[in-house]
Amino acid sequence: MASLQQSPAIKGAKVLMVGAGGIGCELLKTLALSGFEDIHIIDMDTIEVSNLNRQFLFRQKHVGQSKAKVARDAVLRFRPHISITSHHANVKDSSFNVDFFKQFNVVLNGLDNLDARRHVNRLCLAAEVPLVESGTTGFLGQVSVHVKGRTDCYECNPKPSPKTYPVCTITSTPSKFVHCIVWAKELLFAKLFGDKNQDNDLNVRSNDSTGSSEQTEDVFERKADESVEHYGRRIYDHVFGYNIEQALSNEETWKNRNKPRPIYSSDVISAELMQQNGSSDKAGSADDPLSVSAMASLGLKNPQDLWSLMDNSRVFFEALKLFFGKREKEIGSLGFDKDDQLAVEFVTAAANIRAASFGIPLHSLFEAKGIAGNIVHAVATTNAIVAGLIVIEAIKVLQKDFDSYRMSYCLEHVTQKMLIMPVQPFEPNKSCCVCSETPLTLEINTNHSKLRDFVEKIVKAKLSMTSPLIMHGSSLLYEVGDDLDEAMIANYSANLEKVLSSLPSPVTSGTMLTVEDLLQEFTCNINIKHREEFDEENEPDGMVLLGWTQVPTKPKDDDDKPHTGNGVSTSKASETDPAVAQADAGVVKINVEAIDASGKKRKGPDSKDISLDPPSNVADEATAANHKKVQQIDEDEEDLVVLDQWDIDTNKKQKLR
Ligand SMILES: Nc1ncnc2c1ncn2[C@@H]1O[C@H](COP(=O)(O)OP(=O)(O)OP(=O)(O)O)[C@@H](O)[C@H]1O
Ligand SMILES: [Zn+2]
Repeated sequence: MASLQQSPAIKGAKVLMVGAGGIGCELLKTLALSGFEDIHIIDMDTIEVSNLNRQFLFRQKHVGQSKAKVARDAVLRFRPHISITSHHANVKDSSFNVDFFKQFNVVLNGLDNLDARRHVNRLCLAAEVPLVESGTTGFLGQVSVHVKGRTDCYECNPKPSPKTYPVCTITSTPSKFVHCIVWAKELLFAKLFGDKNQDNDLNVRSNDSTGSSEQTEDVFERKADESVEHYGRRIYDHVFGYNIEQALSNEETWKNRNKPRPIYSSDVISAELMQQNGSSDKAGSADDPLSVSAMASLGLKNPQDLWSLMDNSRVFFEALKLFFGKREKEIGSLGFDKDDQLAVEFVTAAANIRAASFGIPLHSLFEAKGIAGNIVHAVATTNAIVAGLIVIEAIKVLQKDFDSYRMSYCLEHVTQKMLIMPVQPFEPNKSCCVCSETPLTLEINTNHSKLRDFVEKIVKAKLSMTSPLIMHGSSLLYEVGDDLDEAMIANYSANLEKVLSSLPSPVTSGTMLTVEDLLQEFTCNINIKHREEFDEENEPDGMVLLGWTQVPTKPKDDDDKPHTGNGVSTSKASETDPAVAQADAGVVKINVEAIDASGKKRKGPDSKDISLDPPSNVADEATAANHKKVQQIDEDEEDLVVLDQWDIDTNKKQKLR
């Protein structure tokens, strides 16, 4: 270590660290102890109590303060002579432009989301600064090196997108608790407390009331003089009773499945008990909405307890009452948040009642929260190992030791006695639209889709552009920026609402659009190909971007099996997270058996004979890197240590250029 610390390549290096969370804290400490003397840190967050168990540079007294600044101060206490500059800011801010990036010798990411990772990747490419990328989830971790022209860029290989379930599994045939959670969170919770105009696949009509006009009424509309108790009972009976009866009437569906049982509130909870349900003064104050709790109101203490159907029903009614009583102002704009106690309680209760109906085992609030919030608990040791690997790669980059660059996976496989597996970096993907100039193709109905759909679903959601500019030849169709005058803003807003073929410069089959992000210095050409129809279930965006490095949607073989898709959509309910976790984590699924089968044993960090193909998915994002996301590994895949598909059949060796 002593000799390393003296190395001019290290002493003289100027490094940028992005993210001062779980990996970042370990990384900053390791950089400082390894002899780095000029470090910049960017992090946009402030410290939360939940960070303290693993982000060891932070203490209770720092809660609420900038992570970047506190991390800096903590390390300067034991390395006072070095220079650490903190930036409490979003790395996507325009001040962190290409010129800013150019001052660094290497950039090190300790991020937790795909969007920011892509952004940094593009700036590193534009500034020609090497990037060391990382991610962890639980015991799994990954570090990769990206050097323009020598290795792949961060976006050369597909990233897994959040898992989605077919809508029919969520709305009609759940078979796992996670299906009930997705239903409770994305359909019921969203319908009751979220934006009323959002698409929702819940059946909100009832035809068992009086006249035909009732059939068109939305059951979820609360009548002017209706008490919350009455409203709650109506909703309960509709979603757990009536809708289940409706589903049962379709005999075909249940031929090979266990039939669900309708549950009505009067069967579970008496009118008398309903009256006594909860004591609102114990529920917490409306001044602190996130602390309001139905459990407190009902005297339920242990979040690890398994509630009975009656308890779940009591929590359901009490939570509904508290939302309308203490948090009424938020209704209409609420989204599920794992840190919102009342939301977690409501979703747990609703998911459990639905699970009871379908004969699925019930879960405690603690477990339900983990599933709903995609929580895989962070392992501090994994973060420390990954931070060490980042520094090792950074040093090789600074010493221009190209042949030694390694992409490393941190694995947990006791029987194989493997902890860290290095593989050679991958070559640049010649058809990567980020680091090569290969155009993409977009299949889209140019007579139906509006420019707004293109901007939201492609430019922002897929290409992760922050400040896009869209051109057709020399005609500017859309642009974002602070320096636009009113006429331009009005013009672009009008364009957004036009279908592509009706734009001032019509976009039709054969058109080549140029999409550019000035901040990222990233330009992409997109060939437009008109297509009349799209499959609602498999192509929910109503458009398909070809050539984009995203994991393709797996064929649907079983309603019960989660499969990857192209993201959340109105026709697919996204799994609340299992997949995101992996994505956020930036970790890859590895088939350890496959390594042995090919006779390639790991010899150590210098081993050059491990030659697996690039994982088709260096996961990342969703990322929540350091602590979180539920990872679902099928029981029959116990031997796989993975985070995503890695095509082990194609065992070609990837070489550095
Ligand atoms: N666009 C961004 N700009 C700057 N910092 C970012 C950006 N996106 C993410 N980060 C930072 O990356 C860090 C990732 O750390 P980590 O995964 O440990 O997350 P966390 O928020 O600290 O923990 P958790 O989500 O588990 O509570 C966070 O501190 C976060 O603020
Ligand atoms: Zn690339």
